[in-house]
Amino acid sequence: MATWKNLDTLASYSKLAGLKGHVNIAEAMTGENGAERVKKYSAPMAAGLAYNYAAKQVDETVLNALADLADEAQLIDKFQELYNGAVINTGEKRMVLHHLARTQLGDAVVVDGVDKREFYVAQQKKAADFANKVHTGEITNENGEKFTTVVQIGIGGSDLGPRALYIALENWAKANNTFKMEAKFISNVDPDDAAAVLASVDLAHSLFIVVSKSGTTLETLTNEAFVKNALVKAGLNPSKHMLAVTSETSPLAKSEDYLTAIFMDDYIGGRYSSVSGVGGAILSLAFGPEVFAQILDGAAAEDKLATNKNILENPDMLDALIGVYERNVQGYPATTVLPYSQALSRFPAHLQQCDMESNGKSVNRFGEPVDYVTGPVIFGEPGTNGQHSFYQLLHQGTDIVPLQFIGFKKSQLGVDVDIENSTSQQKLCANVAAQIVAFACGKKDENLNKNFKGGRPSSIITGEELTPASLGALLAHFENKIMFQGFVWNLNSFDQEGVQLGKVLAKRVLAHDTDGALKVYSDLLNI
Ligand SMILES: O=P(O)(O)OC[C@H]1O[C@H](O)[C@H](O)[C@@H](O)[C@@H]1O
Repeated sequence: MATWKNLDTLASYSKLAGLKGHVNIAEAMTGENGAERVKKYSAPMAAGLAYNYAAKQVDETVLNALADLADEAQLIDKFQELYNGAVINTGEKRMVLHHLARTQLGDAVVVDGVDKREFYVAQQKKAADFANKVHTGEITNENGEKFTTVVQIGIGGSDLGPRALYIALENWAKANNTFKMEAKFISNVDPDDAAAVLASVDLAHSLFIVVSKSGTTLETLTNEAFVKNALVKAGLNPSKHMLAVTSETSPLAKSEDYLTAIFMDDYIGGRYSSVSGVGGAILSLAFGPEVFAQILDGAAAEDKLATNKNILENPDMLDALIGVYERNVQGYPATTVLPYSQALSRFPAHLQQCDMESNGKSVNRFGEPVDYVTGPVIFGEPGTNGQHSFYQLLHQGTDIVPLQFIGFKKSQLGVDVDIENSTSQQKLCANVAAQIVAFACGKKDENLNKNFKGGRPSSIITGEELTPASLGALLAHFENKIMFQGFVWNLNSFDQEGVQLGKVLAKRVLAHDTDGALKVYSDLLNI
């Protein structure tokens, strides 16, 4: 059994803390040394991806210190315990089993006589069979016509991951003839969200997936009622247009009002649930079950790499440890994710939840306060758009923000134009290469307003093309990175008590049970 200790009690952390400012990245990345680093500091990932950390503030000394930290914090032992069914989620006394939904790792985890891996696989098969029947026309609307659109109703983990993955593969599926149905998403309780989506679809040919693990989320239940109301008004029977993805114990599971119900359970956290029916139903309907299976295969292959004790051969753990060095030793407050891929436009939003809901904590897994900083602020936008927005602060602001670039050699649609001797794809890739060097090396200018100090660390994940398998690997990489960081910080990364208070107060506002500032704000907003 691994022992769980606070980061600041580890001898390897004291050693690491002594390495503040150890590498001058501007110097390290200049000239031939820089070229050597780019070749050397690269770790293969699954599905043809690679994690390149040449422009991070590391050298052999820092990497050795990180390796010692990985050993002392028993990161791999903890990962093994996690996927073998230990109660890692101490806050809610639950296991954490999202890896079992996609991988061959680990022993059988049996709960109440049910093998959890078999349960997840069976639910994936249920989603796949349902999707196939919709595609072949075995399941149709009341008039025997095929459904053409699928709309997911969910929020948080029941929205962000699936939405990011759908957007990531929409063009790929079109270019590879696997596009089956258009998908849309309703998440916000703002009535304009549901109304606008409903106005954009042909209701009679639309399927709606109500996705809520708990089956109690206010926004999702409200939007479900909103949609039902619209279906009834259009003379349609909601139960012929809706299915549910939920846990077996949730109120939704008991309803007869759905075409089918696909189940998940409490051992897969919402923000890690894209690989369950939460992502599986909509992605199988939109692109076909085979595409969803390829996402799972990519994730599984990345998970396998994450079991390697050697940090140089474990890109997920290495990325996590470098992040800890940047956060706790270098003192950087944020991390930005910058995919140079329009298809990944919602990927940073998904990672925001994954990372900040997991590691935005001030007490350790035993409920005791920690004396060191934990999860950074995460934000991001696709490049090159971000360059014309917030890169000013990244280049010349007073905070140093570590950057995580993602870039692919090929576009998904392959439609391109050559202008002034380069294609748009080449322009995109040229920009990411330029940015890495600009951030690292800077540029001296006597006019301080035009001076770039450099010294701003970045990494890049590169690949041939964004495909279902490479997307799965990317997803698993960040999930595993966040998990390893939670282990290092001795946090429980798998509950989210910090989202409760606002929900409770909102209920009081709606019940007109307010006083003080809450009452004045309620009046201000005319509730
Ligand atoms: O799937 P649900 O039970 O509806 O939960 C949806 C979301 O809401 C909660 O407030 C949590 O913050 C998220 O982690 C969760 O993903």
